[in-house]
Amino acid sequence: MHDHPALAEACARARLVVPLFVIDPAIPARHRQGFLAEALDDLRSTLRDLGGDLVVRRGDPVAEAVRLATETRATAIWATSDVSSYARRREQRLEKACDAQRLQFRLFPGVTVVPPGRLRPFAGDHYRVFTPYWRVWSTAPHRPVLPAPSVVHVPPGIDPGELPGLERKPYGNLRGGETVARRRLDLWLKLCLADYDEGHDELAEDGTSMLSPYLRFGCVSPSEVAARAAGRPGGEAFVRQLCWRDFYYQVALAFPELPRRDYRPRDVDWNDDQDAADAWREGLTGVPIVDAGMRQLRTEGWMHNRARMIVGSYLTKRLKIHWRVGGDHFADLLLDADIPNNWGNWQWVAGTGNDTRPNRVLNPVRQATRFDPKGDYVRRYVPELSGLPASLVHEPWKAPALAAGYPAPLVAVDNG
Ligand SMILES: Cc1cc2nc3c(=O)[nH]c(=O)nc-3n(C[C@H](O)[C@H](O)[C@H](O)COP(=O)(O)OP(=O)(O)OC[C@H]3O[C@@H](n4cnc5c(N)ncnc54)[C@H](O)[C@@H]3O)c2cc1C
Repeated sequence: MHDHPALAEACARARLVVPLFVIDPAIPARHRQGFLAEALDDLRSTLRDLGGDLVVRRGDPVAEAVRLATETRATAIWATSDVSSYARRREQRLEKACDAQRLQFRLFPGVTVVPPGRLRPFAGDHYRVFTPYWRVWSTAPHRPVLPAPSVVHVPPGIDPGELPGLERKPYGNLRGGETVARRRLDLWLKLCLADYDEGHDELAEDGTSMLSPYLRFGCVSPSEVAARAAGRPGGEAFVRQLCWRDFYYQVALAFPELPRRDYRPRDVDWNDDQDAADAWREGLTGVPIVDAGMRQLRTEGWMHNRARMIVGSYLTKRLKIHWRVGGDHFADLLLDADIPNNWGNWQWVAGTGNDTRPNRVLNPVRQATRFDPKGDYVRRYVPELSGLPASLVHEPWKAPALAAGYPAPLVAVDNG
């Protein structure tokens, strides 16, 4: 509702507006089903409070949108533009269908702070390296943040359609929806942002915003988050992370094969070891910091960024398992999984993407000692190790008698 350019403009320009969400069976919600259902439920009640409604349909979004437009005698379809190859094909099909029906079609920005493709280097269609992108991004004009509409008039007699079921197995601690998202944003800015620069890499602390699933589903606008954080203590470091998000969107727009093909081709002899891949997915590699991250993902649908880097580096650089195996697993379980950020980060970690140091390998023991110095993060997710002191919890192979039931490492990990 807040800072939604397509909706804001529609409400300002048209007497009647039909807010529509199409549940597309071609995009499996996977573990995100419940979060999406909560977000839609919240959106519908907010719209109803303003006199409107959320119309929900199931099927091909193009066919459903055009059918509803015909039914309601709409004159235009306005939507928010996205970058994945699927989204872009959908937009092209919608534009064609609108032409055929003599409906006006317009796309609006909103999924990123700066529209993907707006900033270009002198040579090339997109930025390949983050730092120059950050430099131009932070001085580029950002569009103004828009208020939520104060009233929404929907034509009478439309079947609102059924929301997806809210019944679901408990999955993680985050509830979906704009109301929860805005409360989280307010609290985060007030209580935590100032410590972000210092604490965001500490694995055992809640030192990051956990706004990623809300950004993923459009429950908060990245422009609003950036505008409200800018200029406050801790704001610059945090806004820089939002710029990473924009960065990968412009990479995905320019390189639609990001989920499938090396961005920077590298001759890696990938290992097809299914058992090792399973052990990684299950959090049973015998490397505590890796297993803690993988178990956090499985139980919470979210993982700390530092842990994502460690488990990603371990999978691709030590087990030599293809980044697609990791990305698929994340795409299945993460509440925040989206195409640009998931695949862009996986390729970064694997050295096939935008990292300027593609050969870097993170040592999991060194990372653990640095970012989980007391071992609290490991103990939280790996109960088999709860009795180990900080000096041993990251290297239980040094005291096997104290780590009963915990596997030996799949591959040797030294502390060097
Ligand atoms: C292998 C791997 C896979 C990842 N997959 C995803 C994914 O599918 N979806 C996703 O949103 N993020 C992904 N990330 C990036 C990052 O881990 C998450 O965005 C972050 O952990 C979300 O937590 P937060 O909201 O508390 O972040 P905060 O630290 O509070 O940062 C604020 C926001 O900045 C953005 N951000 C932060 N770090 C990054 C980053 N490295 N790249 C892009 N945007 C970033 C996110 O939108 C985040 O919500 C991945 C990282 C790695 C290493």
